[in-house]
Amino acid sequence: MAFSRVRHNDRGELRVYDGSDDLAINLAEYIAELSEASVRDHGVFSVALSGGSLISLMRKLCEAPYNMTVDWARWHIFWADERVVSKSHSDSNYKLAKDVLLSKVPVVPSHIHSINDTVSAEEAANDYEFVIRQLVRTRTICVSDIHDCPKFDLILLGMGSDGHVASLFPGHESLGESNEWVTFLTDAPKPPHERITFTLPVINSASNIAIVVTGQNKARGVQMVMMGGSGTGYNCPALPAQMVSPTSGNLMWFLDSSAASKLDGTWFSK
Ligand SMILES: O=C1O[C@H](COP(=O)(O)O)[C@@H](O)[C@H](O)[C@H]1O
Repeated sequence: MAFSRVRHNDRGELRVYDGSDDLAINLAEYIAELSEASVRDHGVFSVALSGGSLISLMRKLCEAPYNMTVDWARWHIFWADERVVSKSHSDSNYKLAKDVLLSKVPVVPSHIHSINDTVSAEEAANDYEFVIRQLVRTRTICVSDIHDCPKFDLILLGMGSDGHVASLFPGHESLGESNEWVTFLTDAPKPPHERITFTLPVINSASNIAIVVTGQNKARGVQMVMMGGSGTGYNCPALPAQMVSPTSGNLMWFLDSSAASKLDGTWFSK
């Protein structure tokens, strides 16, 4: 059996795996299937990565069969969030993805759309939005049917123990940003404090969103998201992860059993 427990509800489809290897195998299969379907449909797979634990959980993509069967040349790679540090810094989400994944598969270097690491957070966010706008104009990235937002084929998110996704933190004013596609922070509660991030309208316009969460320290956050508890924000009652709600796409949660440990058996049988 691919996963030990599954449930569909208004928060999407939730898959719980016994161990990190099981999760990684199934995450690779899910991504490979979406890549194939997107390339068949419009010739490109536009995928936005996050940082953190997600990246090592994508490790199976570098192995057989995916290293050979995935159409890597059609991938266009973006970041849902990035820390404003040099690309060689150990805090860089780009560096993490490059070291663990992108250096091991035949992606086209010009299809790796990393942020400008030589400018301020504000300029980096503006530059990144400009790059994305050009790629929407040429339809390398699809466009939402509902408004003018980019419609990435897949946005991959992790979730912090505080419920943050990308660099959207509980109670932060960036959660309310509805005009920009990419915004910046200089006061992120988790260091490094300077970051850029996709805004919620962009995340929620994606065709597919996967939130990948592992570890006991995330169990309380997962419970709050799934069972509807409110966040710690002073002007925003919901945890950022609860605000991920695709307008017309699909939302999938990949959890390990530790992260799901506060969701009891009855919750899955509802
Ligand atoms: O700071 C960040 O944290 C989140 C969660 O990271 P994790 O290691 O707890 O999984 C990550 O998704 C985000 O991209 C990153 O910038």
